Amino acid sequence: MVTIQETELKEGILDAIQRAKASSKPVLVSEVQEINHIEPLSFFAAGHELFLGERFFWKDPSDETFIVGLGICKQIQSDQAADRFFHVEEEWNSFIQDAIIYNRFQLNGVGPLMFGGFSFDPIKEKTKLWAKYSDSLFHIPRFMYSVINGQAFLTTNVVCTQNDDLSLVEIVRGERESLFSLLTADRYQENYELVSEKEIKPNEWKETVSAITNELKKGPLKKVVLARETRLLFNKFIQTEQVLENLLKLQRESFVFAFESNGDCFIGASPERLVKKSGTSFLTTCLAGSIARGKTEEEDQLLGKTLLADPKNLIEHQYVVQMIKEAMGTVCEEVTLPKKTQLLKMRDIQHLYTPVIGKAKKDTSLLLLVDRLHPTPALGGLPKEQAVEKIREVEDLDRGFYGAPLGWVDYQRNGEFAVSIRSGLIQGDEVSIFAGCGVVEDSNPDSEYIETKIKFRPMLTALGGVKQ
Ligand SMILES: C=C(O[C@H]1C=CC=C(C(=O)O)[C@@H]1O)C(=O)O
Ligand SMILES: [Mg+2]
Repeated sequence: MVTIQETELKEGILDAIQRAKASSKPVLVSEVQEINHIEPLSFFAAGHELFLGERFFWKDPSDETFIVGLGICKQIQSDQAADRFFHVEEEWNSFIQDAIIYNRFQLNGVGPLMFGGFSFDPIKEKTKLWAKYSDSLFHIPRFMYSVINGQAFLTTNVVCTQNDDLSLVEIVRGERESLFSLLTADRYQENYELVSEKEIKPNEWKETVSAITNELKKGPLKKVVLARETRLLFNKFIQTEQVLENLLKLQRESFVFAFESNGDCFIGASPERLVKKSGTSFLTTCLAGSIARGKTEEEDQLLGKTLLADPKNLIEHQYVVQMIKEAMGTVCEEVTLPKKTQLLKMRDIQHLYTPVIGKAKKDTSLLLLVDRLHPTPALGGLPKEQAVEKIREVEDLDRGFYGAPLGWVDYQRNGEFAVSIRSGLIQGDEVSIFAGCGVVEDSNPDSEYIETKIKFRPMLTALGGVKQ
């Protein structure tokens, strides 16, 4: 049973309507309550009937933070390329500046929060694949369920305008009651099957990899990440809940996310943190260089050792470390990273891994660091600008939100962004999945092709396309 006590909502809405009348501007009321624990996926699924197409789901690798949003009380979106991170931040700051917030809990990830992300490259020509996602797109949910270190909270957000009246209170309460009454409903069944799987121009892709390796030998480019797409067709519409359940079960060490927009759903399980901000602490990750998992413990360890000593993968990784260290240096007083490269093992793949922490300077922000970092050479290349231009020119793919920052910022300006790899775009009974790899001078097109095949596996398995 979920019990929600009588709340401050009414008082807040009354106040906000008055303020909206005085300023002729909408005013946000946000109220946080501690509630009994609900399974995050059940909350997401309960929103199927009332909020389909307006939901998001987020889990971090340590299971410290689950955030599920239902409904949209405000959207921040733009297709403008110039200063896009700055503009989103400005709009967010101005929106929450006048908000009326009832929150007794000093925790990140509760209270008003925007969830969303950015496209990989807003200058690249958009195809109809990503027509449902603006280049910058964030949702402030109506209802948000957060589990922070095991403690559960419900945030209710209401935007009041000068034309609203107190009937809004009953509308919101009614919605909340309906939502909670759906929590126990049967949610879904596994009843769809993969009908066809089409890799998009694999041979042309290998040729591009080969052409790029030749170009890298001449300089000044050192690394370019090239990605490709596989398009899947199913016999029925995909149930996002089912895919999420599989990702949560199979990719425990990853960020697991889903972000619905206008009927499509961008979903995935990424092992890669772009950046987390908590107070003055910044945490980011260098993740690049890959090898398969072994079938036995022995083989797995051997593969790990091979990866840690492989010159091609170490260079691929080192470019990322070099760039991230530099970017962190511009916004942090101190930057700390381990001397030795580590291994990060996921279910289907293992990577070279270097975590980087820093103490934020004053006058900096999460989105400022996102701007400095994106794309790191794990998704773009080195040097950054030239690599992105090269990708724009040679890659036969609209990456959309793939490989880009996806995450959240709360009203205290804390938050976290993942790099949205190992992901796919669900469109009814069709899904596009994406995978890329870091091409350096010594890359071999066939090996890179196999690496992308491995990187498709997490999504393919979660979609039921690979038998476990
Ligand atoms: C671009 C992807 O992975 C990046 C992250 C880790 C390892 C990578 C690599 O070894 O090539 C890639 O840079 C992807 O999964 O689509
Ligand atoms: Mg690689």
